[in-house]
This record gives sequence, C-alpha cells and structure tokens, in this order.
Amino acid sequence: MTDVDVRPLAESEYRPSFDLFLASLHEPQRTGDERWQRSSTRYEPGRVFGAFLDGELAGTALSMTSALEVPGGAVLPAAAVTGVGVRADRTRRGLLRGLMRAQLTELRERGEPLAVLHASETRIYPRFGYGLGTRSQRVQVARTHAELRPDAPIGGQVRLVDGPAAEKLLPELYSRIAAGRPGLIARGEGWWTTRLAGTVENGGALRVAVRSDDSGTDDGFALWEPSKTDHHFGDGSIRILVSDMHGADDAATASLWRFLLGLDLATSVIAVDRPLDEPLPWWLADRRGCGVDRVDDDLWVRLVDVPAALAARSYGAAEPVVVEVRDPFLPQNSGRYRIGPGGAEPVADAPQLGLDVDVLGSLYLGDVRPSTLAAANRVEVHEPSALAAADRLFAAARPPWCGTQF
Ligand SMILES: CC(=O)SCCNC(=O)CCNC(=O)[C@H](O)C(C)(C)COP(=O)(O)OP(=O)(O)OC[C@H]1O[C@@H](n2cnc3c(N)ncnc32)[C@H](O)[C@@H]1OP(=O)(O)O
Repeated sequence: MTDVDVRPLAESEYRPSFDLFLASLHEPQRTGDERWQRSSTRYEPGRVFGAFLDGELAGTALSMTSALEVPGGAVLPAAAVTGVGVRADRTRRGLLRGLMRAQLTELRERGEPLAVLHASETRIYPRFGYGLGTRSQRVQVARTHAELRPDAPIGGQVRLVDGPAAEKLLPELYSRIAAGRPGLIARGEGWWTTRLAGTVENGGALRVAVRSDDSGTDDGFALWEPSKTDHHFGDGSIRILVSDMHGADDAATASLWRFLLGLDLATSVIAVDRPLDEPLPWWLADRRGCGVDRVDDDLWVRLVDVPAALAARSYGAAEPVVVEVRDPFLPQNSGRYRIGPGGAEPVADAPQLGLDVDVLGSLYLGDVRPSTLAAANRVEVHEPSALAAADRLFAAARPPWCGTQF
C-alpha cells in the first residue's frame, strides 16, 4: 500500500483543503472569496487534517466542535465530522483510512467520546466504526389538501425576518429550544454562518420565518426556498422547499406548518429532514394529503470512547446484559460491558450478546432495537433472554432525530 502521511493542517492550508473537498464532490473547483470567507468559520485549529502523497495534499477531513443529546437528556461533547474528500486521481490508496485513524485518535485524546457525521454514501463509514444512529423523512403536502383540523394546535405568531436578523436570532433560539430528544446536536457559530449564506447568496433565495408564542417569546423557526419551475403561476409551478424547521413544542411546529401551508401561490410544500414521529398527518383534515416519499439515513454515530459514552446515557428497566464490543479500528474500546438500568461498566463476565462497534452506534440513540439487528445477524445472541432485555434497555422515550445538516 502507498505510504500516506497524515497530519493536522496549518491555517494557510485550510483553503486548499476546502477547494479539494469541493472538487471531490464534483463542485466547481474555484471557490469565490465570499464563499470561502463563510466556510472558513468551520475550520477550527487542530481539527483539520490533510493526507499527503509525495508531499502533495491529496485528501482532507475536518471536525467541528459540537455536542449530542443522548437518551436520558445528557449532552456529550461530539465531533461533527465533515469536509471529507480525496482527490479523484488518488482514491482507493488508503487516504481516507489514514485520515479516519488520525482523526479518531486525536478526538479520543481530546476527550470527545462521540463523533457524528452525515454520509455521502452509506457504505463508506461503518468500517471506521460509524453506525446509522438516526433517520429522517421527506414529507410532501399538496396545498389542495393542506387544511388543518379544527383541533390542531393553534395560536402564536409567525413573522418573516431578513438574513442579518436571522444571524442574530437563530443561534440563541435554536440552542434554547433544541432539547429533549436524543440525536439533537449543538450548532456552532461556523455552522450558522454557512447555513444562512443563502439569505444573501443566489439573490437571497433562502427565507426565514420565526414563530413566537402568545406571550411573545420566540419558540420556533423555519428556513425555506421557493422553487419556481414555470413563468406562469399555478399549475404546480411554485413549490416551497423547507430545509430546516425546529419548534420548542408541537404548538410551535404546528404554527410553522400552518404558515407554510398557507403561503399564497404555492402549490405544494416539501420538507426534508423531518422527524419520523412528526404529528403532521394527525393535524391535517385529510391525512392522505401528507405523503412521505422517502426515509433517509440521517446521523451516523461513532462511539469514540465506548465506556464513557455507554455510561453517559440512561437505560430502560430490564435485567442487566453483558455485551461484548469489538472495535478493530480503536482496539482500546474492545471489551465486555455490563449494561443495566443503573448504568454501564466494563466487566470480565461471559458475554450474552456480541456486536461490532458500528452496530453499537446504531443502537446507542435508540433508533433500532437489538432484536432487529440480531435478525440481520449483526448482533450475536449467546443467551436468548438477554436480547429481549437489551430491547428494553436501549429503547429511547422518543425516536431520535437530528435535523441538522453539516
Ligand atoms: C462526512 C463527509 O464529509 S461525507 C463526504 C465524503 N466525500 C465524498 O463522498 C467525496 C467523493 N469521494 C471521495 O473523496 C473518496 O472516494 C472517499 C473519501 C469517499 C474515500 O477515500 P479513499 O481514499 O478512496 O478511501 P480509502 O482508499 O482509504 O478506502 C478505505 C476503505 O473504504 C472503501 N471505500 C472507500 N470509498 C468507498 C465508497 N465510496 N464506497 C464503498 N467503499 C468505499 C475502500 O474500498 C477501502 O476498503 P477496504 O478497507 O476494504 O480496503
């Protein structure tokens, strides 16, 4: 195998790293200065890696400082991994493997027990210990079917805000309301800077609505873009594409849906990254008006420090279970853990269940039951009664959901 040299990049190397990443995604290779200015806020010192072949930068990966809510409500430091790319003429030579090893080793030294990412392709990251941890759905509502039931939550006010106001309001609003569900992550300053770029770029296509409750406290927001496919109005020519929507509670989210579904001239509303348990069909007078046309893999979760991550979440009521975890990529994590309602700890006892660390990443937030993964031969069952107990232990009170792209 080719000798790959991986090291943290210096600040002067961030822009070439960004250009390399964009090129790997088949985006235009020359980044405008304005776009780079905004994106540079995601480049945090010590968190950007480069992979070199013959002294030339050929691959890159970075992580942003973030945090992840886990079952029970604890919020743990989590690295939000992104910006991963290898030059198209240097792929399949181990550059990504070298980058992943350096990054995960550094994150462990940093004391961050978790890493999360969105994957461009689902087959890439399990080999590095990432498991699919949350899913989301894409929802479409035709405006002809958009009437809400009289008993759907009502109240509050929705107002439009411009880009500069959104940059002031949304970071605080999001961090105040995005809690109470496993899978939610912290959004840093750099994340917001790039996320709201669309309010000024492309002629300001991105719109922002903020919802406030009856006492005047802001408690929700939605970002959307109108997509116009025809010069004429009507005939399905204007669709509302909602890319980000969070409410403090169901009343706030229902208000935002009511607002979006009531936009004049639009013929349909399409919302991506929605939680699987959103009550929208139950709010509509005609639930067939709401279609889910796809369920997507959302957040991929990597337990970087297995004992610390296992100990930090809560577990349901059941007999404790001894689980053997295998982690060839970070072997310090390999071992047996007793997991019960009181917590999790390393033990030397005989294992009742066995699994790879990426499978643990899928179970960690409660999105899938151990018995489902046993049916897929991803969990080995040494003692059948332990499987039903593990189902109850790993279950989360609410389905996990992230709802943040990065
Ligand atoms: C979190 C994010 O940023 S997601 C964005 C990821 N970036 C992209 O998708 C951009 C386009 N793709 C690329 O830049 C590259 O193909 C990468 C980064 C996906 C892979 O980089 P490479 O240097 O080719 O990977 P590397 O050679 O280290 O491969 C490691 C292993 O993963 C496998 N692998 C790599 N890419 C893929 C893939 N797309 N699909 C399936 N397997 C893959 C390799 O076959 C290899 O397998 P092995 O362990 O059995 O030998």
